[in-house]
Amino acid sequence: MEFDNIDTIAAIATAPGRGGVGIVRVSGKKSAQIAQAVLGKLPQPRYAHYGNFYAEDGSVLDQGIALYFPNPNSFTGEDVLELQGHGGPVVLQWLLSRVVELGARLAEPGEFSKQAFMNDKLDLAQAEAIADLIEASSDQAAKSAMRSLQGDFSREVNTLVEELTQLRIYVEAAIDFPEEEIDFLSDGKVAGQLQHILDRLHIVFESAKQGALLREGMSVVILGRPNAGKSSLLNALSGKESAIVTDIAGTTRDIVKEEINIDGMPLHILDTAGVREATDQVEQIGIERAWQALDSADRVLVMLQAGEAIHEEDQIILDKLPPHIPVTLVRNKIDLIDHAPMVEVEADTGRTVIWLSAKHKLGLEALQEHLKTEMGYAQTAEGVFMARKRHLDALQTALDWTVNGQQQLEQFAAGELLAEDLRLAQEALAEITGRFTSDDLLGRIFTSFCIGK
Ligand SMILES: Nc1nc2c(c(=O)[nH]1)N(C=O)[C@@H](CNc1ccc(C(=O)N[C@@H](CCC(=O)O)C(=O)O)cc1)CN2
Ligand SMILES: Nc1nc2c(ncn2[C@@H]2O[C@H](COP(=O)(O)OP(=O)(O)OP(=O)(O)O)[C@@H](O)[C@H]2O)c(=O)[nH]1
Ligand SMILES: [K+]
Repeated sequence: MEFDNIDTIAAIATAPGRGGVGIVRVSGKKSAQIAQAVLGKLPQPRYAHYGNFYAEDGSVLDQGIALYFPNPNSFTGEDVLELQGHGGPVVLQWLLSRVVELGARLAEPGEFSKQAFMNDKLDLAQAEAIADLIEASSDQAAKSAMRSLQGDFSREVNTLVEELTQLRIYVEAAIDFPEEEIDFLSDGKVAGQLQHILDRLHIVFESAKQGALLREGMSVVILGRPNAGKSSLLNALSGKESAIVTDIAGTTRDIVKEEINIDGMPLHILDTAGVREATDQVEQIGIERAWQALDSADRVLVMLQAGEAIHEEDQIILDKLPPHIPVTLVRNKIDLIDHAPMVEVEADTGRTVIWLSAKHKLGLEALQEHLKTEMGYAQTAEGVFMARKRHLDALQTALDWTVNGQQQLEQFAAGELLAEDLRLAQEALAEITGRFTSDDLLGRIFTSFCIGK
């Protein structure tokens, strides 16, 4: 059944700026009458119609191609009109104002996709995959978003929901026949099926974790005392001269950010002001910010000089690191002591030490390889589907309830409690595809989309 939206929505669907062609998209009940007014006729459904786009006074706003998709066979499931005009901001604004004048209202971000979700054209994971496909910054990320958009992730989730449901029905049947319950539960079928579901959940979780990594990436902060070579490392990794490098201690005053990707995994690098007892107020604020940057980082790289003992200032930095943040030590300037690039693990602390030269770009691959490994990035983009933290949380909840259910079965042969755990696992999974969801969640998801999507 069509989800009834009384409004007709409109937006420029193409990117802001100038382009060969620009599209104004309209969705809703007034699409046909708007087409009539703008084109002077209703185009044959799903056929390209070339002609004038008319203003109210009969003057020509643009010449372009129009497409009309009557419901339910459209992207949103509603009547959709596309005006494909010349891709300039002024022309597109004219076309948008024209359809608004004819009764459409401006669409909110993500509203077309939300409408498609409401009309069951897409499930929630697929709608999110559209946004992720648009956001993708690497081949791997785009490919995995495409897989999710085509429904690979949703199919896995739906299969799991189906299997959980079947198992729950089986267990509930056992409960209804108390004299047979114990036999029912102990015949090995339930335990076997539970294990099968758990194995499958683990596989899906791992794949989703890789997908989420492709989306969110890893964030590292480079910390160290002045002149350690932090800015040089940022520049070497990004291949750009983003941060100023000088031999003057205290060059970097504020945080400099760069984003690169390592085999498809986005790496957000933050170069910070060298940490020392600063008397200069600007530098002090910069150092404060350096520490704050750690709050949202996945890892910190502490830069030390190769071939030198740990200075008092280095030790102060190491001591001040918050306990939750993983640390990698970087021994920079190996060229000065004729040392080869190397990776070692400190016997006493278990910390990895990477010996490199930022200036001469030696040992950078080893650092990248290390970061990838620490983040658990597998890089076999094969079969990975795009996922978000929200999906990982849901999968984790489903895993927890299923494990709980397994314990109920093994330790207490408690059929009723097992059935309840299976139901909760199923509900958690259903949040991924949006079969079970709140308006609040929908709002949060779709408003993060771009306008016109
Ligand atoms: N011009 C244009 N290009 C576009 C889009 C668009 O909206 N307009 N899209 C927007 O994101 C994407 C394509 N997505 C689309 C998805 C479904 C339908 C559609 O008409 N679906 C109907 C008919 C299906 C069929 O004939 O097989 C349906 O689902 O019933 C159209 C576009 C990318 N390219
Ligand atoms: N020989 C050698 N010099 C390096 C290397 N890396 C950086 N340097 C030099 O060390 C000096 C300081 O480098 P920066 O990258 O500005 O150091 P920083 O840690 O960002 O310094 P602040 O901004 O002051 O905190 C510059 O003269 C660099 O050229 C290296 O691998 N070998
Ligand atoms: K410097």
